Amino acid sequence: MADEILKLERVCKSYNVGLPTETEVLHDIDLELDHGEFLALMGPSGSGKSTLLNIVGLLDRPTSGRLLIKGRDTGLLGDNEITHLRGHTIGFVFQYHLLISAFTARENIMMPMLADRGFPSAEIAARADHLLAEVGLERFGNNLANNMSGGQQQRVAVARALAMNPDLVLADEPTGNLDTKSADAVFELMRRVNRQSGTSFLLVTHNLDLARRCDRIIEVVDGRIAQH
Ligand SMILES: Nc1ncnc2c1ncn2[C@@H]1O[C@H](COP(=O)(O)OP(=O)(O)OP(=O)(O)O)[C@@H](O)[C@H]1O
Repeated sequence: MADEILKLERVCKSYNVGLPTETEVLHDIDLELDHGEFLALMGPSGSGKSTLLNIVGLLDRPTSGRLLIKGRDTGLLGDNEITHLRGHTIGFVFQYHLLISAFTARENIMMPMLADRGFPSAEIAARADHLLAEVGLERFGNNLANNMSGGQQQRVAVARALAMNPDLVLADEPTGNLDTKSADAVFELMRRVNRQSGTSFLLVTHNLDLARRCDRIIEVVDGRIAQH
C-alpha cells in the first residue's frame, strides 16, 4: 500500500462562470498526506480551501492533474467506483453539522451504515452505540439532534463521519461555530481518534491555536500552496 493516503499532482480547478474564458481557482496543487497524519489547512476566505476539500472528498473532479487515494488514480474511476471509494474511505464533518434535526443522535450516526447495502444490518445499532461512547455521548443516544448543544451536535457529526471506519476525515471549519471550550473539546476528540485509530485528518480552520496542535500546517493563498 502507498505510504500516503492522499496525493495530489499538479491539480488545477477551473469554473465556468459565464465568461468567455474559464476562471482557474486552484493552480498546480501538489500535496501529500500520510496515513495517520493530522493536517491543518489554512488560508484567507476565497483562497480555494473548500474547492480543494471538495476535490479531495471526491465530490468534484479536478480540471487537470491527478488525485490519488491510497495509490489509486481517481481520474481512471467511473462515477460508481468513485461513490464506493468515497463512502468507504472518507468521512466528512462540516461547520454546520448537517445532522437531521428530527432524528436522534443514534439515528444520525446510523445513517451512513443504513445507506451502505454491504454493511451487516445486525451490527448497525451496536456500532452506533460504540461510536456514541467514543465521542462521550453514551447517555444521549435517544436525544433528538435538535435538542443538543452545538458542541454535542458536532460530536455526533464526528461520530457519524467515523461510522464507516474511514481512512481519512475531511473537516471543514468544524469548530468555527462553537465557543472556545466546545471547539477545544471537538478538536481534542478528533485528535484522540487520530492517535488511537490512525485515521488521517485534513482540518480546514481559521484558528491558529488549533492549527498549531496539528502535525503540519499548509496555507492556501490565491489557489496555490503558499507555505508548508
Ligand atoms: N461552483 C463555483 N462556481 C464558480 N466559482 C466558484 C465555485 N465555487 C467556488 N468558486 C470560487 O472559487 C474561489 C475559491 O472559493 P472557495 O470556496 O474554495 O474558498 P475558501 O478558501 O473555501 O473560502 P472560505 O474560507 O470563505 O470558505 C472563490 O473565488 C469562489 O468564488
